[in-house]
Amino acid sequence: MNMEFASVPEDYVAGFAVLVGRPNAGKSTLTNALVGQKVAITSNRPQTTRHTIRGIVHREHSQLILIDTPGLHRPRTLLGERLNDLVAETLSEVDVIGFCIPADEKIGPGDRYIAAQLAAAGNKPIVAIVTKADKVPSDRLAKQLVAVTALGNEVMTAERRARAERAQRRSRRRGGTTVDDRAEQTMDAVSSPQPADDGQGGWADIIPVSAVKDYQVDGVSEVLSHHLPDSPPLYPDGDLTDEPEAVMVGELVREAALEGVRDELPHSVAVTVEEMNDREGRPEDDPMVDVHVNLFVERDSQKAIIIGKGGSRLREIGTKARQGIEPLLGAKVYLSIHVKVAKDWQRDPRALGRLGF
Ligand SMILES: Nc1nc2c(ncn2[C@@H]2O[C@H](COP(=O)(O)OP(=O)(O)OP(=O)(O)O)[C@@H](O)[C@H]2O)c(=O)[nH]1
Repeated sequence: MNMEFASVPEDYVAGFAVLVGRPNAGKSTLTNALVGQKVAITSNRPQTTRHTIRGIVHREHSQLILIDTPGLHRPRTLLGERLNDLVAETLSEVDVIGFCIPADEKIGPGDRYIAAQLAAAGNKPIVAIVTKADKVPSDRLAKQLVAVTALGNEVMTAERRARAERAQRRSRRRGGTTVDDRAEQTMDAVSSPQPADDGQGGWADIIPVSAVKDYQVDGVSEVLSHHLPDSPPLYPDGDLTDEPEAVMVGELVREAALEGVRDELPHSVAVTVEEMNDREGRPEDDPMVDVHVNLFVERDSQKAIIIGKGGSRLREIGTKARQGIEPLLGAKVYLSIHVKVAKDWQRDPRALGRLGF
C-alpha cells in the first residue's frame, strides 16, 4: 500500500487491539465510545456481534486499531465453534488484548473460562478492563478491581503450574534432558513465553471504565496504546472502520429486525446484502442507492413475526434500517427486504459459508 502521511512524530506507535469478554460485557459499547462513532452493533442481548468490526482510534502519538470480536464462550452449536475459531485467530494477530469484565456482576465461570484461555494463549499483554463502572458505587468498584486482580493471579498461577508440569513430563518421558529436548523447550519458550508475574495479577494493566458516562474512556485507549509497537500509522487519518459498507448495511437491517422481538428471535436472524446499486438518472446532488437484502430466519413462525400483520413490522424494520443506512451511504436509500426461511442455518456449514461466517 502506498499512502502518504503528513509529519508522523518520531515516537509514534500503531497496532491492533481486541476486546474480549463474555457476551454482554460491554465490548461493543466500549468500542463505539473509543472510536467516537457507531461502528459496532450493540444490543442488550448477548452475542449480536458476529462480524469482526474494526474501529480506529487516532490520537496524537498513536493509532489504535480495534477489533471487536464476538464473546468468547463455550461452543454449543457449530456457529459457536466458528466464533471461537475466529476469536483464537484474532488473538494471534493483535498486539494487546483488552479483557472486559462488567463491574456490576460477580465474576462467573464464563469470565474464568475466558481468563484461562487468554492465559494459555500466553504471549500477548492483557489489560483487564472493568466495564460499566457507572453501575456500581465506588466501594463495590474497588472490590471488583480486587477480585479481577485475584482472578488474574489464579489463572496465571494455574497456567504456570500447567506449563511446568508439561515440561517435567516431557523430560521424564525422555529420561533426562537430551539435545532434542532442549531444542523443544527452547521452542516452547519462544512460541509461548511464561505469563509475567508482575504483581498485578498477571494483567499487564487494570483499569475501570464507563463507556456510557465517558469515564476513563480516554484512559483505556492510552493504556492499550502503551502496548503497541513503534510504527507509523497503518491507516490514513479519518478512517473509522474498514468494514465494507455492505456488512454494516446488513448489520443495521439485522439490528432493526431484532428490535422488540429479541426474546422470540435471539440468534436466529441473519442478513445478506445481495445488491447495492446507484440508481441511474438521479441528479448528482441527490443520489439514491437501491439496496436489496435477504433476511433469513429459521422457521415459518419467525418469518410471520418479522413480517407482522399485513406487513406492518417489515415496514417498520425497513424504515428503522433506512434511518441508519442513509447517513452511512450519504444518499437516499430504496431498501427492499426479502424474508426467507433457511432452516437450522446455524448448524449447516454450507449455509454458514453463504452467510459469510
Ligand atoms: N450503564 C452502562 N451500561 C453499559 C455500559 N457499557 C455497556 N452497557 C450496556 O450493557 C449491554 C451490553 O453491552 P454491549 O456493548 O452490547 O456488550 P458486548 O460485550 O458487545 O455484547 P455481545 O455483542 O453480546 O458480546 C448494553 O445494554 C449496553 O447498553 C456502561 O458503561 N454503562
